[in-house]
Amino acid sequence: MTITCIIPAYNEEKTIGNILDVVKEVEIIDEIIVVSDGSIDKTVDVALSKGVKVVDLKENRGKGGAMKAGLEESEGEIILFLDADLIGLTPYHIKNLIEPVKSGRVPMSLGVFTNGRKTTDLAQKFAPYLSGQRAIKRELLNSMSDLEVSRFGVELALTRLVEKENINIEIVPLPDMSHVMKEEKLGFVKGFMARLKMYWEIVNYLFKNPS
Ligand SMILES: O=c1ccn([C@@H]2O[C@H](COP(=O)(O)OP(=O)(O)O)[C@@H](O)[C@H]2O)c(=O)[nH]1
Ligand SMILES: O=C(O)[C@@H](COP(=O)(O)O)O[C@H]1O[C@H](CO)[C@@H](O)[C@H](O)[C@H]1O
Repeated sequence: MTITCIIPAYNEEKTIGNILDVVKEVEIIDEIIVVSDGSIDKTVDVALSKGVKVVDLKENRGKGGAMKAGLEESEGEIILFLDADLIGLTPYHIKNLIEPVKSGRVPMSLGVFTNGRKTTDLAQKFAPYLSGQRAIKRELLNSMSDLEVSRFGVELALTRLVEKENINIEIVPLPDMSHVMKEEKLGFVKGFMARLKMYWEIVNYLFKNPS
């Protein structure tokens, strides 16, 4: 089965290069797509310099919109989604995320940070279904109608799909991994505002899609 790695990225010039270096080491990945979601920094330049496919959205569509734009440009039968701000990503993590789907055991895997940083470990312990690290069979994504409008609700949209269709998923521990938190990227005040906006987008998705 062919595999595409899609990385939605909004102003991630500091971390995207390192993520791409790691993803490129994994031979079983056939195609790598970075979707710059209206970034105003050097995300696009850095991604292009790594020789991967880049979708350069001129306006911010939110995370779900960026994922959908990547899907539309992709060819893989399995889609691996990774966030662009991961810390400690290795080929080992990536292969472990892909394996349950590639082997045909389940149509979706879900990566959860363990043994990384206390704050990010704790967040994923309480809400593992918000993780941005997943491998998914393409046909499942094709059946979703609300990917592009979900913004940060996208992980809930995927979780809803799992529940609705009674899909088996496999949780994959991602040891020693973390991500750069919003407050670290943007400073405390702007980061906290971005966090509130993210929570609002998640709650908004829930309001519009009561179970
Ligand atoms: O409008 C947005 C917001 C975020 N992202 C990307 O989605 C991923 C997860 O977002 P973020 O890092 O803000 O969330 P966190 O990992 O901090 O929860 C990252 O690769 C972001 O660059 C995006 O493509 N569009
Ligand atoms: O872990 C969390 O609480 C949030 C917020 O992380 P930050 O510490 O604000 O960077 O991150 C997750 O949730 C987002 C919304 O579902 C996902 O898009 C991210 O991929 C995920 O890391």
